[in-house]
Amino acid sequence: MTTLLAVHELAVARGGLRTLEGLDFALAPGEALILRGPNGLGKTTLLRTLAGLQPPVAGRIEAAPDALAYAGHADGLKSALTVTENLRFWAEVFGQSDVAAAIEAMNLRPLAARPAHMLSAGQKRRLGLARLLVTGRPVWLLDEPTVSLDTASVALFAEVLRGHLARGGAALIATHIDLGLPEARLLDLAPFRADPSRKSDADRPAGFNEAFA
Ligand SMILES: Nc1ncnc2c1ncn2[C@@H]1O[C@H](COP(=O)(O)OP(=O)(O)OP(=O)(O)O)[C@@H](O)[C@H]1O
Repeated sequence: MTTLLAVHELAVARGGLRTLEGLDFALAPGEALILRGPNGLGKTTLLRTLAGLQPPVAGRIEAAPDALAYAGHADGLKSALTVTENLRFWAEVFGQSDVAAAIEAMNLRPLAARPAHMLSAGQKRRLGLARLLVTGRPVWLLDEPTVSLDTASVALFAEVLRGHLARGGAALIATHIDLGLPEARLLDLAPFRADPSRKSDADRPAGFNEAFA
């Protein structure tokens, strides 16, 4: 398989209004694509649509059903469970068993026995990102993955990403900072801003997508 994810003439909406339209891109094994664009353009909306949290308003998404792993703004941690227990829980959900590699990769060993509610914001984010490694899924959809991370943790995550790409994975990343991945392609979303004068979505119920959040 030469393509892990492809979108064709994709249009996405938030709150019943189109944000982006006419999107065409593909991700092959080993590729990272960085989404660029000003606040509010629709990067989160695009990632949520690709993750299956809301339907597209037009176009097609091609990916194997079990190919995608989404890391959004919320870390989605179980606060009473420890770091290790959180990872075991997620590994089980995704049919995996090994969490040791994820703990090592995101430097969580010293925190392994600590409940998630006792972690700092950056530590929680490291755990949230470690979760990607226990999904076993090839395409990572990442929404501002480095928020709350210090410089060393950003570098650590860039290493994790490089390893994922080297193993034939791919990543689509919305980020405003330089991740230190010179091999990544950039996709400027500004040319795909939806035309606000379009009326074709008026018949879609506003907020429909939120039912799937
Ligand atoms: N829950 C919501 N209901 C209605 N509209 C929303 C909702 N959340 C966001 N929007 C609007 O949808 C548009 C796209 O938002 P989105 O979060 O996808 O942008 P973004 O490109 O990810 O922005 P940022 O860089 O600030 O994270 C924005 O104009 C935003 O105001």
